[in-house]
Amino acid sequence: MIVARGVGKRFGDRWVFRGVNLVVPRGVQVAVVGPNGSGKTTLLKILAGLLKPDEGVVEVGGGRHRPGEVLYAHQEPVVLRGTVLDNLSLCPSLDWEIVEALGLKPVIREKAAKLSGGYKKLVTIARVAACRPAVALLDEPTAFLDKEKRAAVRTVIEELTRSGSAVIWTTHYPAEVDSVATLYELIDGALRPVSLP
Ligand SMILES: Nc1ncnc2c1ncn2[C@@H]1O[C@H](COP(=O)(O)OP(=O)(O)OP(=O)(O)O)[C@@H](O)[C@H]1O
Repeated sequence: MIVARGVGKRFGDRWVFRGVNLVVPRGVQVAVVGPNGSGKTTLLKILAGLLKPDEGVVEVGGGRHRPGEVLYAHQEPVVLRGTVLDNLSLCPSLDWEIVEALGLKPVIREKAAKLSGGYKKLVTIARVAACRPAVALLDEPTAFLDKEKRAAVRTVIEELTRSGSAVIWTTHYPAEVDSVATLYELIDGALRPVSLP
């Protein structure tokens, strides 16, 4: 479970958002939409513990972050040195079903730096999803990907949620979000729930 209470962030004297409240128990999926620059990445980084909020608090499992409990996948494809397998070796126990579902098995021995942008993005997601963390934060996980890979990523998000992770992900496309997710919009400095059509 991850909880944000009254979270706000400003850069200089400009608040990006204020008063963000969010409760995401394990086994629940939240999707956040919002225009460019509305603060989606900033919010995920605060939830991940990578940025400090200027007001409010984030709690994980009722306390502070424990290492590996909350994992964050960057919006930009980011790979580490070595092979795809090397990139995944930080997981205490690697879930091969997730690696396979993301289509990474055929390239597992290849140098990650030499992959296409889309495959690098899949590695970025796999580094989080294949570890099956208590809380998975995925920043625009369907960006950079073709239709088939976007569907694979959504299947993985559903599988992670079903198996008990709390999953929060961002997208620019509400149509991508299916009915099992709770949808929020981050806009004009506030996070608001949105009803799915
Ligand atoms: N390190 C920083 N210093 C100053 N301003 C920043 C910093 N990081 C983000 N911002 C500003 O905060 C606002 C929110 O940025 P953020 O990247 O969180 O938005 P976003 O909703 O993820 O955007 P996009 O959909 O384009 O990815 C923007 O106005 C951005 O310029």
